[in-house]
Amino acid sequence: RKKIILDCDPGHDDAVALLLAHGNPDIDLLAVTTVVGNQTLEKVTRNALSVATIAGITGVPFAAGCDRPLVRTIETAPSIHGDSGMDGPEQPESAIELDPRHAVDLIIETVMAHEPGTVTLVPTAGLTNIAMAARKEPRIVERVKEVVLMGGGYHVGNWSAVAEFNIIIDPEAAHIVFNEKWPVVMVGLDLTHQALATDEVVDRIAAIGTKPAKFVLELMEFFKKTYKDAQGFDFPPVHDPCAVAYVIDPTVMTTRKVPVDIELQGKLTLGMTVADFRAPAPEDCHTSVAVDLDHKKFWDLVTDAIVRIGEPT
Ligand SMILES: Nc1ccc([C@@H]2N[C@H](CO)[C@@H](O)[C@H]2O)cc1
Ligand SMILES: [Ca+2]
Repeated sequence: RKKIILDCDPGHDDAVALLLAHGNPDIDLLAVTTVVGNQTLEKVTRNALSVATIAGITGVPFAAGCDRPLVRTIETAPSIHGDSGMDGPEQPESAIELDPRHAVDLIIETVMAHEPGTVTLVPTAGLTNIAMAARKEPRIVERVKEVVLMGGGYHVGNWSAVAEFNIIIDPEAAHIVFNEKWPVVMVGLDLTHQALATDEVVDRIAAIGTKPAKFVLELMEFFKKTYKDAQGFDFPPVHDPCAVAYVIDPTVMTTRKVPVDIELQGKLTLGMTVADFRAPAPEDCHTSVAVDLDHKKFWDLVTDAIVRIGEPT
């Protein structure tokens, strides 16, 4: 099984990523950590515990992390995720206790407790926790198997003309993560904008008929409306589970090795993930970007995971 740590900011699509990680039998979910992003740390952490309650996730430590970016001020995304960060479904009160450790410490301790090269970090939010972990314990960089993150875009932006939300809300953190020598697979908007929750997908999820399935439907209903109003999409792109899907089955998408660096100075380009396709990637290139999604295979994984979760409550 593939061991992962999911660092997230639920978030409608983070919630689906968490369900996929929990429901898929090939994933060993070692820990879930939260970070400020779509909403404040308090809100996204409450949302993560709500998803855990609905999905029946037990025996997995959940820890809260950084409540603001390394340098800049907080920027949340209520226009997409609402005031709670996960508007739409009724939210259950969660009985699950937060792990007392800071997310950065939980990440470090988890990576150091497992064999080198066996733990994959799956950030689906701003990279503040990941950057802090690499600075506090540099040994995790060579020990982590790879970082498979939802973020960036080599030709697409959504929070500016050229920058994606998870990167631009903490570009200094992203610069750290992309420049450490661990393998980074960037599952960016070029890929995730192919992961549309179409009517056919929604019908498949509705047919499952369980409470977790209903929860996902209510998430998608809200997400569809805000994506239509805010970005003019007919169907919402469900970004974050794409990163988890890659860890489960890398053939679910194509990837390309290419040098990527983060713009920190540009007036118009701050937070841009600049991919240099001009020449063949150098041998020691440690970054790659996701290009084409196998839409059917992806949604098969997501619906299968929801079916496997069954009716926990
Ligand atoms: N407009 C918009 C802003 C932020 C997000 C969140 N950031 C990433 C996509 O940019 C995902 O992780 C998602 O949770 C999605 C849409
Ligand atoms: Ca997210």
